[in-house]
Amino acid sequence: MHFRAFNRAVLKLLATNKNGIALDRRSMACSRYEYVKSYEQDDRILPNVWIVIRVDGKKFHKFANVHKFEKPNDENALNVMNAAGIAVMQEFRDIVLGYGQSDEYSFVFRKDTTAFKRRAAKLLSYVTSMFSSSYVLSWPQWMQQPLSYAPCFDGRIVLYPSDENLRDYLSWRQADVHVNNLYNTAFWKLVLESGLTNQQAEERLRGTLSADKNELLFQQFGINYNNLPAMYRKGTILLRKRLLLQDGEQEKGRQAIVPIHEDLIGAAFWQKHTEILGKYVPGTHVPSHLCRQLEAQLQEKATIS
Ligand SMILES: Nc1nc2c(ncn2[C@@H]2O[C@H](COP(=O)(O)OP(=O)(O)OP(=O)(O)O)[C@@H](O)[C@H]2O)c(=O)[nH]1
Ligand SMILES: [Mg+2]
Ligand SMILES: [Mg+2]
Repeated sequence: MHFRAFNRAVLKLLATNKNGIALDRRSMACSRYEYVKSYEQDDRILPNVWIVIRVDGKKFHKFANVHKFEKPNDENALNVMNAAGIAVMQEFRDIVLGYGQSDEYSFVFRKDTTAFKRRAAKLLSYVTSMFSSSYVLSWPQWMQQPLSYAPCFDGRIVLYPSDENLRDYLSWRQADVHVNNLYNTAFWKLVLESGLTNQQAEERLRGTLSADKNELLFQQFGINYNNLPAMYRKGTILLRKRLLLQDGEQEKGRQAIVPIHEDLIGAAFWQKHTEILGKYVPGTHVPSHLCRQLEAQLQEKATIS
């Protein structure tokens, strides 16, 4: 027998199951190799917990330098982050709140979400990759300088069983932006305006309390810290709101993802935005004058020319 024909015959023999029924090669591969699927782990997240996904830029210290971000805050770069955060919330409808500051964004999924059967790897990888690709897509809308290299973000999932835990998590992130921003504002004023070296500025600020740094900013630079832009001091909270827009004589309702820069540590925020924790109060909406302001803010720079 010719060698090739012999080979075919052997393969046919091997591809015949116990009952002598010929199997095609694909199903043979399935039966033989399928067991490897059982090595995959069931990573479904337990029910009835808040799912928080946080993404954070990889080595953004370097990324910010290479792309000449303004110090300590680059408004446009923060808006690229916000645009990416909004894109993630547009894609994943079960996210009830986003919170961004510096090079990080947190996303809170509804407690009862069934998105992707609550599979952790699916949720985490979709959110992280959607955030990264949206960051790159949004970049030219806000930044003059082209991207020098592809930024990437890590992602983690943290589960919080109670509303109090969730609020504490978000308070922790907002307290972090406050501490960092106050320090960085004072540090860069000392370096860029008083001509101190980085080391001298560090020494000047070592051991100082918040009140000392506020005082330094006021006395030496005439800055009232509380008057700095709220986005720098509080970060950005993304919420889903029903906007009431004036259309001629009529008011029209429309769902939108709205960036706000409020304090979320105090109880007032949670009383005002009751829908986040699932206690929706009818009539919670953004008044139309504020809508137009928010829309204008969003669209001002976001339109592609
Ligand atoms: N100049 C400037 N830098 C920023 C701004 N936002 C973020 N950064 C930089 O991004 C860094 C973010 O901090 P981290 O996430 O802790 O550090 P990282 O360098 O990204 O390192 P890894 O996250 O561990 O990979 C800050 O320390 C800043 O250097 C900004 O608006 N302006
Ligand atoms: Mg980082
Ligand atoms: Mg960070």
